[in-house]
Amino acid sequence: MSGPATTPDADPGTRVRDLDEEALLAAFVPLLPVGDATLVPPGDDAAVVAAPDGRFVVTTDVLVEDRHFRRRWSTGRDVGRRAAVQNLADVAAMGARPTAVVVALAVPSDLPVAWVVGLAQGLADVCAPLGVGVVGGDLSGGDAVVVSVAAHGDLEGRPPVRRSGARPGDVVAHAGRCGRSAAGLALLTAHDAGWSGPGSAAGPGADDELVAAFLRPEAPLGAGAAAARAGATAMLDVSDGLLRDAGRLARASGVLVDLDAPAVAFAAERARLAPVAAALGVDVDAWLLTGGEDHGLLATFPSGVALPEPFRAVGRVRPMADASADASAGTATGARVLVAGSPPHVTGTGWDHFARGVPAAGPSSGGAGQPRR
Ligand SMILES: Nc1ncnc2c1ncn2[C@@H]1O[C@H](COP(=O)(O)OP(=O)(O)O)[C@@H](O)[C@H]1O
Ligand SMILES: Cc1ncc(C[n+]2csc(CCOP(=O)(O)OP(=O)(O)O)c2C)c(N)n1
Ligand SMILES: [Mg+2]
Repeated sequence: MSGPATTPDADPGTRVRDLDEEALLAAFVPLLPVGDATLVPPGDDAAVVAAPDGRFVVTTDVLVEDRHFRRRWSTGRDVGRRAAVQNLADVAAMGARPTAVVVALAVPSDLPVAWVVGLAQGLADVCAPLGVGVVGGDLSGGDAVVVSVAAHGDLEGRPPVRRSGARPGDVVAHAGRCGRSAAGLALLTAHDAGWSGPGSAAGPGADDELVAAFLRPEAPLGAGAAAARAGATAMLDVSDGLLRDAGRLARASGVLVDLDAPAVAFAAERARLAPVAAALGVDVDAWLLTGGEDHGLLATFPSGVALPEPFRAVGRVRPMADASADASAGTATGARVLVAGSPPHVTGTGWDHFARGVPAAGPSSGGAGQPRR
């Protein structure tokens, strides 16, 4: 690295405003993984990435400070990991192999340079092992940290797996975590509000594991392509909660999704979360059914197909004709999704950035993290 009188490595107090743009880029761009498909890496006006299939999958998601993360909870590295996972999960959900991401960043001038360097490390933590390149981005000043990622993927000759292909009789399967991120968020929110709860209820350090699941979600990013190879008929990643996202799949496919009861579909996860939910006074099934941001994959497969690891059957696709009058009269997402054959009985329907009046998470609340506005 050349240029700055104070290098970020030498002085952890260095702020973004202490560097010029070139020096800031020089502090973190060398940490970014090149990626297997990268033909022209960062440094030019745009990168060039191979698209062996001749088509490419592209998606973007933005993370906004105090909406998706708080700096008092998350390090830069946590946010980098989360930004990568959230975007690569969308690529995986199309049945594609992720190839490259670009990252646009708005940062306040008093942000420590070390936070930005951490962000690059977090992106690298997730992307490098998958051969995914971080091939470029953009920098701007801003009043809050905003991290906008666009991710690309290769379909390797397969058709994309869309939300619309589920057919009655298909098995509904899930891969990855469920409810943990919501539990971690509820714990952080409760601790912020002065709650000093029984980490004891679930064993020492147990809370840490759940908080980590919120701060650094781990998604089954290779399972999307595996599902496609196995013949998945529809798929999406669960970012806004199982009910809400299953509802999107069901609506796109013109079917009903009938999920097994959480105690059956997510028995181990539920047993893990139940004591923590009880300590916080929340409904554990609300975490499982409406908690978002675990970025598991929800897919449908023709019955009889051997489910690829780590998918587990969690329900059945049924024809719309099976909808009871009760279900048809349900909410936007609820109408399409049953739990053990009946309309779900949990508070909240999953995350919506613009919804109002949904209960807040934490002690004595049934919701899964939706703020009251
Ligand atoms: N600002 C936007 N402009 C165009 N399309 C958008 C915009 N925001 C979201 N979409 C599209 O709407 C669909 C649903 O978005 P979203 O709920 O964010 O999906 P996901 O949960 O997979 O990130 C996606 O196909 C997305 O590309
Ligand atoms: C400070 C904070 N409050 C609340 C949440 C919970 N939360 C924020 S966005 C979201 C849903 C997923 O994000 P979204 O932007 O909808 O992602 P997408 O569905 O587009 O992938 C959840 C559960 C959080 N992550 N951080
Ligand atoms: Mg999105």
